[in-house]
Amino acid sequence: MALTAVVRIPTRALLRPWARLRDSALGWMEPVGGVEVSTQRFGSQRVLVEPASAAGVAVMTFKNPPVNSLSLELLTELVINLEKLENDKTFRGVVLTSDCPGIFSAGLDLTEICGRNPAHYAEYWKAVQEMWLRLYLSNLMLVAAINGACPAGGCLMSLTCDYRVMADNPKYAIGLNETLLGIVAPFWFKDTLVNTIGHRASERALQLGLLFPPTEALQVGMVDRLVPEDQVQSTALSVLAQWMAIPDHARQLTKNMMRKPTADGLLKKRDEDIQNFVSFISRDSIQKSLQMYLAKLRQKKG
Ligand SMILES: CCCC/C=C/CC(=O)SCCNC(=O)CCNC(=O)[C@H](O)C(C)(C)COP(=O)(O)OP(=O)(O)OC[C@H]1O[C@@H](n2cnc3c(N)ncnc32)[C@H](O)[C@@H]1OP(=O)(O)O
Repeated sequence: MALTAVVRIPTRALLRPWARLRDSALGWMEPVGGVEVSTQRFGSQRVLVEPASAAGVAVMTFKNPPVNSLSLELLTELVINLEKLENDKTFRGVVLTSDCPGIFSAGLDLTEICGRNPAHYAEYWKAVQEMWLRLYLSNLMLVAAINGACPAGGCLMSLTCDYRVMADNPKYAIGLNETLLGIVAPFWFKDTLVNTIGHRASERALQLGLLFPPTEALQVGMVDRLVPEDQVQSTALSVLAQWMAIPDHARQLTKNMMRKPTADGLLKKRDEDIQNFVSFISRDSIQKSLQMYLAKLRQKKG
């Protein structure tokens, strides 16, 4: 694979991110009418992909400052880059990490779900679903190197991975805190958590919107290992090296057997889930809650 090649994305695709997904299936690196995006790395503006020194492993780094919120653009780039890694059979494992100091991801971009119109909410939610489905069902081994705060959608993204290494820094926390924003984690967020930490712990964590500091996250099983901050990525890579010893076909079939029933829950009613999201998020009371939450975040500095 040409890791240093100039990647060209068709201009229309930059204007309409979902066109890029369609284009990706057809071979989106066509040069006609394109613009140059990156000269040094495989990847894109907000998602860098670099091969690790170990063969077959890549590091995918999210770079959407200030907080790696999951904007429509970031979600789109994530899915495209994951698809490229999956199509390139030289890669078997990927470490997911962040370029934003102290933050893995702040979760869904609140500006995408606040003050927009129903068509935008529908488009955005489809992108969130796509991110989850692609990561959750990926044939690749995915290890999250959680090097910072990891609330809500950030936590969901890490829960799609096969293993989570977190920085042992009590300033960081991880969890599905939706109820604190006055919103409800959808059933597939809930299912992903239940599959990781069990029903009782999920019931409590989801109702209270718990954000677990690293030690508690390890105890409850939300993360698999804590290491000093400067060892998060190297530990994730050594975990991948162990997983690489397992024959791919057997591991992949096993992963699919474990996860497909959960993914099918969403696949069977994607459109209904989008409708539910749009009508829920469009309610005045929900929009008010989100606006208040955003205002509080913004006031923190002032
Ligand atoms: C059926 C409905 C289901 C919908 C499901 C939703 C799931 C979600 O993911 S909702 C999003 C939940 N996310 C959060 O609650 C996290 C909120 N953010 C934080 O707690 C903190 O920002 C942080 C711990 C991640 C980082 O703290 P830090 O002190 O370093 O930075 P801040 O000063 O707070 O933020 C900087 C900047 O970024 C803006 N921002 C933060 N989070 C988000 C976000 N999720 N979306 C959009 N923007 C965000 C924040 O307002 C600041 O902006 P300004 O610089 O303009 O003030």
